[in-house]
Amino acid sequence: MEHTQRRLHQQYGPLIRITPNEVACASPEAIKQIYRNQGGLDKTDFYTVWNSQNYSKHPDMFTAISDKQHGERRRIFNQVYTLSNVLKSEEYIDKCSELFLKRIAEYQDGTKPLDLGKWLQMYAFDVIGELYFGRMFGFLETGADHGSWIESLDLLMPFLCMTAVAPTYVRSLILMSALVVPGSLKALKAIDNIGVAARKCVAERFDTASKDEGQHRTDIVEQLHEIHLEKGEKVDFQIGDIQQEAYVALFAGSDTTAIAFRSVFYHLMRYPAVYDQLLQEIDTAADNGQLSSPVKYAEAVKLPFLCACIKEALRVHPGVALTMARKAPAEGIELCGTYIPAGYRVGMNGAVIHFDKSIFGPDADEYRPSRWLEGDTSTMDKCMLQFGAGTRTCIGKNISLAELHKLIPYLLRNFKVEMWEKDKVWKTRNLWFNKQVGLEVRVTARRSK
Ligand code: HEM
Repeated sequence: MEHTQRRLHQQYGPLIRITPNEVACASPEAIKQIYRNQGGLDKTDFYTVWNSQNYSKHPDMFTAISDKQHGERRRIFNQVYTLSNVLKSEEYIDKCSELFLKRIAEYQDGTKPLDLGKWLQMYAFDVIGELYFGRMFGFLETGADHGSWIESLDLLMPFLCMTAVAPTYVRSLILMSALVVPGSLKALKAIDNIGVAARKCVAERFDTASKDEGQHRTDIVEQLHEIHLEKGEKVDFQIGDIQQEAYVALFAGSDTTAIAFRSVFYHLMRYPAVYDQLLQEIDTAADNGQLSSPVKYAEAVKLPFLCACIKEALRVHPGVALTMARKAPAEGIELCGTYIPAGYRVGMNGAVIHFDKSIFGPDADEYRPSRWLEGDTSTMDKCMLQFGAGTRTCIGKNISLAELHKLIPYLLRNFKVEMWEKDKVWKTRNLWFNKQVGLEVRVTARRSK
């Protein structure tokens, strides 16, 4: 999809009509018009299909349509997702990282490939477990798909994405068809599986908290619970709202982060000179006593080439790779000199904007991390949509950024990672989340831990 959209923009210019009532825009200047920092445009009903769980009478942050309502709700718990707050739980991310390394060490005799893509998703899930519920779910411990959650996400994404991009009037037909089409029925069951899991995880968390008399960790569910106790009545933040946050985390917190990890490792393996340069930076820092084991976030962000490799991987392969649609406001909106009347949908796709040569340079199609180290990069930064933009920027980005910056140098310091089949190209499937398959690797120990 993203390849087609890039080609169409090349052929027809920065504005293309992708459905009878939706216009995709590829002009970087339009980012601040569509994704405003204040008074944002409302989302479209593309989003409503992604949460049908009825946890709360309020929508979750991702599916909330009205920007005003979204702002009011997000203010209630935004603080929980700040970087400084996420980093208060850094030691628990480390616990997951240590277990992750221990588990992949089991593959270092080189007799069988390690499905790094799958293990990274299991890692991302267990980090969500630690951060939200004070314990890993057990993906890394068992090396298996706990509760079939990964399988469930893989089943539900095609169904929900197809429903979300379908015209509004066709949706009920798609939903009804699920009763007779076996694949769709499986998808509905998969949605239910994640929905039930979120309720269960929160209930179990409360159960543990009631037994351990205040000795429990202040994980995210605990913090949300405190918000409920302190001002739940005043702002109407109830247990259902906590379950809803847990649901979004299970839904949005593992696939996206794993996609980002896969992109970093895939590109490093395909560009050995970049891999070597990064390794040199990591080893020098470690040899100079500037890297702990596991690596601290504050240490990782002082490694410029590491940060550049991560950013470049998110540029060439953003996790969300469809147009993030918004409603044109009542007064209409002028984009690229064309007036778009109210009622139309307008949006941009990170996987299009990130390849704009006027912003990222003539070699924008290439993976080249050092572009982020050459002079003033503020214009490029403003055109990065990997976490969305404006009032609806990703609430979980600090969780993912902490995972990425911490795990990558820790892993590379300890293991050499190579493609199992040299030059094998990954396969990607763009269903809103642009997930990759085929990241089988050989790992070899670099040093004893
Ligand atoms: C590398 C990892 C991630 C990527 C690439 C990513 C990407 C995005 C993008 C592009 C958006 C904007 C969507 C739009 O405007 O239509 C978004 C929003 C959102 N993401 Fe993420 N995300 C990541 C991780 C997470 C995590 C870990 C969580 C939760 C634990 C999360 C929860 C959300 C929520 C709730 C929203 C809606 C925010 C709002 O409108 O206030 N994401 N994400």
